[in-house]
This record gives sequence, structure tokens and C-alpha cells, in this order.
Amino acid sequence: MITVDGLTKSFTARDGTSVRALSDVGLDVAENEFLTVLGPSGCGKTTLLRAIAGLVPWDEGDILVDGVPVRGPGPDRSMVFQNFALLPWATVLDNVAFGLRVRGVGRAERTERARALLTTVGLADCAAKLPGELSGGMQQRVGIARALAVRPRVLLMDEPFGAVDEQTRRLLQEELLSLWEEQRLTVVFITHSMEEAVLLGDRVALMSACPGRIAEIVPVGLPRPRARDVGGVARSGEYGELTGYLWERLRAMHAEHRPERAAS
Ligand SMILES: Nc1ncnc2c1ncn2[C@@H]1O[C@H](COP(=O)(O)OP(=O)(O)OP(=O)(O)O)[C@@H](O)[C@H]1O
Repeated sequence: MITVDGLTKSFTARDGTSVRALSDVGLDVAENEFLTVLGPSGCGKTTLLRAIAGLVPWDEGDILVDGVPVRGPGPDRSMVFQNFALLPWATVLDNVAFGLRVRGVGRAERTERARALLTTVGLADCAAKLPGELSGGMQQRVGIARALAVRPRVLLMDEPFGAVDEQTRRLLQEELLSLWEEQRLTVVFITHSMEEAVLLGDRVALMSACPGRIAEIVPVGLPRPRARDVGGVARSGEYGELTGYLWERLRAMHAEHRPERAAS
């Protein structure tokens, strides 16, 4: 469904030097797949996701969604950000309805759709609150509801649970899996966590840094559905093997860039 082919992207740093963020990145994401993207800090994960979203231009290569080249943002793709990126002055309901308003959906319909989504994410009672009155986990539920409001086919998630505590993270993981299992969206999910990459993903795209490339695609054979018992999945032997393998690969990548630490 999503095809990334030969994607290369450099940034010009403030001192004028060129930083190659992505080099010849190739990736295929199947319809209804949950792909997690894992890699060391600075390897270009966010840049890749923003390129798929159509939010940043790139230098070479192609990104296609259902065979159609990405030229900018579109209603088929929604982003969920780590820092929630909610409008602080707008109510929770208006935040969820925002994308619908921009697309010209009438007030009655957008209110109905936003309320239904708030019920789905367990925040029906918070519609009139402001984002600042909610906890981090609740704010991210609003971020997810807002992204789903436009009924996208692809959900692009940039470390969405990185800013919440561990217990909330676990609850949000379960909720996201339930949503995905019901709605069969295609999800590209960036994370720093090996555990999260394995718990959620059908496959893990492991990236290496300097410049960012896809180092390996690791299939996750853990049974689904996983939403009801993420903790149980995390106790399985296969989960331990996969997270262990990913850590070995990541440790080797870190050692390549910091050889003195690897030797000690
Ligand atoms: N606007 C920018 N201007 C200059 N350099 C940038 C810009 N955005 C990203 N970079 C550089 O591109 C590289 C990739 O950045 P990116 O944010 O995509 O990595 P990341 O893997 O998402 O990092 P992290 O895991 O730390 O969030 C880094 O070297 C970063 O410094």
C-alpha cells in the first residue's frame, strides 16, 4: 500500500554543512499492516515519517500510496505526534473536530463524529475541557481521536507514547491495538523502545544511522489479537528472543559510532 523507493534526504545545518538524514531508503508497507520503525537516535525515523505524511520535501526517490505519488499532505494519511500538538485554546471536542472543519464538514456532522470518537477513546466526559486540563495520556487519546476523525487509511505515529508514564503507555498500547484490530488501518509507528516495537508490530523496520537506512526488516510472529493481554504477550519466549535480537543489533550500531565504549 505504501511504497518508499530510493528515498534520500539531506538537511543543511545552520553552519552550512550538509547532513544526510536518509540514504536510499526502501520500504513496502502492506494494507492493514502495523509496521513499527526502530533505530538509534538521529537515524532519520521522524524524517521518514514526515516524508510519508507529505510534510517535508526530499531530494531523491519516490513515495507512493496505492500507486499514487505523495506530493503533500492528504486526508488518506493522519499523523499523531509525541508532544500531542493539540490546540491549547480549543476544547477537546473542537480539537478532535479540527481536521473536519478544515475540510469543510458541517458543524452538526463534525460534532457527531468527534463525540463518537471521544467515546471510543474513553473521553466522552471531557469534550468541553481544554487540553491543559487533561493528563498526558488523556491528551494523547485526544490526539489519536483527532487523527482518526478524518477517517484516514494510514495512521503515521511519531513516538506517540514517548511522553507518558509506563502504566499509561501500556494502556494506550492496548487501546491502539484494539482500535487497529477493529478498524484495520495501516499503521507506521515510530518508537525508541524494542519492547514496544515487538508488542505492537507485524514487522519491525530496523534503521541504522549516519546516514539513515533500513538495516533489516524483522518479522514478528507473535499471535494476534494482542490487545487484551499485552502483558501476557510480553511474557512469551518469542517476545524475549525478538527484543533480545533487536538489542544486539542496536548495540552493534551504537558500538560502530562509539567504538571506545564497545571495547571497555
Ligand atoms: N530541520 C532540520 N535541519 C537540520 N538537520 C535536521 C533537521 N531535521 C533533522 N535533521 C537531522 O537529520 C537527522 C535525522 O533526524 P530525525 O529527527 O529524522 O531522526 P530520528 O531518528 O527521528 O531522531 P530521534 O530518534 O532522536 O527523534 C539528524 O542528524 C538530525 O540532526
